[in-house]
Amino acid sequence: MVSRLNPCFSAMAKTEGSANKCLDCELEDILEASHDGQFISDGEGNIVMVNSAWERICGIHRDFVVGKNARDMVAQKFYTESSVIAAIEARKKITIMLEMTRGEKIGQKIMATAIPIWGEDGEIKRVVANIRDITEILYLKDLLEKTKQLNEIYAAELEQMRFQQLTRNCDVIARSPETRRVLEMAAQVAKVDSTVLIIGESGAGKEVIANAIHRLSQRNEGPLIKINCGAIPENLLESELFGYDSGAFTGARKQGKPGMFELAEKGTLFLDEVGDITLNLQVKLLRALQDHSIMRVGGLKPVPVDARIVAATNRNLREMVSSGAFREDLYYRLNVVSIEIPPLRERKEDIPLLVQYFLERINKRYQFNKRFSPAVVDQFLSYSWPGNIRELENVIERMLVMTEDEELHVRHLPAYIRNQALPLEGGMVVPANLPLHKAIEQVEKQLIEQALKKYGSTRKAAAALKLNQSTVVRKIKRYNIAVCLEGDKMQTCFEDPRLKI
Ligand SMILES: Nc1ncnc2c1ncn2[C@@H]1O[C@H](COP(=O)(O)OP(=O)(O)OP(=O)(O)O)[C@@H](O)[C@H]1O
Repeated sequence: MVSRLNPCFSAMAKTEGSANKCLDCELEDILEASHDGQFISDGEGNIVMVNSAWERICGIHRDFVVGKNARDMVAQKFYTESSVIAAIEARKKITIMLEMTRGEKIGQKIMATAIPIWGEDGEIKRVVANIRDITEILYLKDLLEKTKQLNEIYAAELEQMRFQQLTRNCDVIARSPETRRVLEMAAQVAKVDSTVLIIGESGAGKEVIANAIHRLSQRNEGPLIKINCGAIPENLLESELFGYDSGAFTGARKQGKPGMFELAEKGTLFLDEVGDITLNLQVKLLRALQDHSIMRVGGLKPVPVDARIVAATNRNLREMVSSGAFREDLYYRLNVVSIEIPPLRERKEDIPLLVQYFLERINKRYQFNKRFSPAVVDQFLSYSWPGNIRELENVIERMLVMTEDEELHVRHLPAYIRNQALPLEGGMVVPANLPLHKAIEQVEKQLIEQALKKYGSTRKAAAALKLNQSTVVRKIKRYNIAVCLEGDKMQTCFEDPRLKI
């Protein structure tokens, strides 16, 4: 071990007292034993000592470096950078990454930390650098990164498979993140018995989600009973929901009749259009939800019921609560978990898959083999579907049934979809099937009309549109925008012959 010690470093020890000598020898041994490379220079960067680990990591023998200046090593392109020189220049501890660019360890990546040691005069006396081979760490980091990426791919595939399983079990098309979120929530809430309120526009798929909740729940062996509360008159709805006992009213069956709550025993009761229930019946519904028991019409004792309640509405129940049309306590009872289904126009990513789904279903039903041209799907994508998925389904069925051709084109679409206007921001619209240059002209015309209306003069309108006034005047003529003065406010008035610009 001693024979490998740096003679210069040992020489340092000889200049001090003998006690110090022992200490220095020990220090040399300690540095030599270090697994990290150690490198010591004076305040100028002249190399005083390196240990065996340094030799191993850099692939350079100590006899070659000791006595050289760290700057020379960089100048002679042994490595890309010197931490020692960086620390001397910055006058502080520096950590850098460098690469061996010469010798047997060429390409080796090294992390080096150099720490200045200060003398009493405030100058740097020594610099101690610690180096570590990080090629392996970088390799492992790279491997970890790749493993992470692979994990993400597997997780996404797993999620996809789980989702496919979910959608297959529930007959739900869910491609958009919005619908996926809805289905995820349905799957989550299906695990427990909480009351669920599904909110969404008509035809958006509330019943489909209620079905999914039932199918994915523990109660799926039990019945799923559906009742449209908006479609049944109040006096009938009560007996439909709660049943009646014998002799409850004239025309009632002798033996009485169980209501939907009882029929849904051990299953799910889906109360569609729950916002249409009258205040009087809301009280009875609330009691049934709170007590888990119902009172049949004409009945004398409560009947315990075990049904999971899923309610749905396309009305704004919160507003109805504010206006007194819906009981607040019932609202909170129903709204333990709410699932909001966005309208189809806000999740258009679902449209192509829904089109495919309905196409296959209807083709199968009628033994057709029809298909849509891609332009038809584009039109479906740009339409706003106020009737949501139900409207889409109906349009597809009508087109398939009413057309003889195997391939359906834009001309087979209903006129209101074919000639739809594309709504733009600021209340502007352009017909969807215009060539682009014509659509641009229409937008320009509408912008000029809006500016004229707003600012009341061609000068101010031109300033707002960042155009010359003469350009605005030219475009007014080109687009035949009629402008007149009403009071002192300029108006665009299309029929008015008094054209003032
Ligand atoms: N995600 C979906 N995947 C496949 N079909 C769907 C989906 N959502 C809705 N549908 C279909 O759209 C039609 C309307 O759906 P649903 O009856 O569930 O709407 P709703 O919101 O309950 O309507 P309403 O408010 O009028 O009762 C149904 O034929 C249903 O099968």
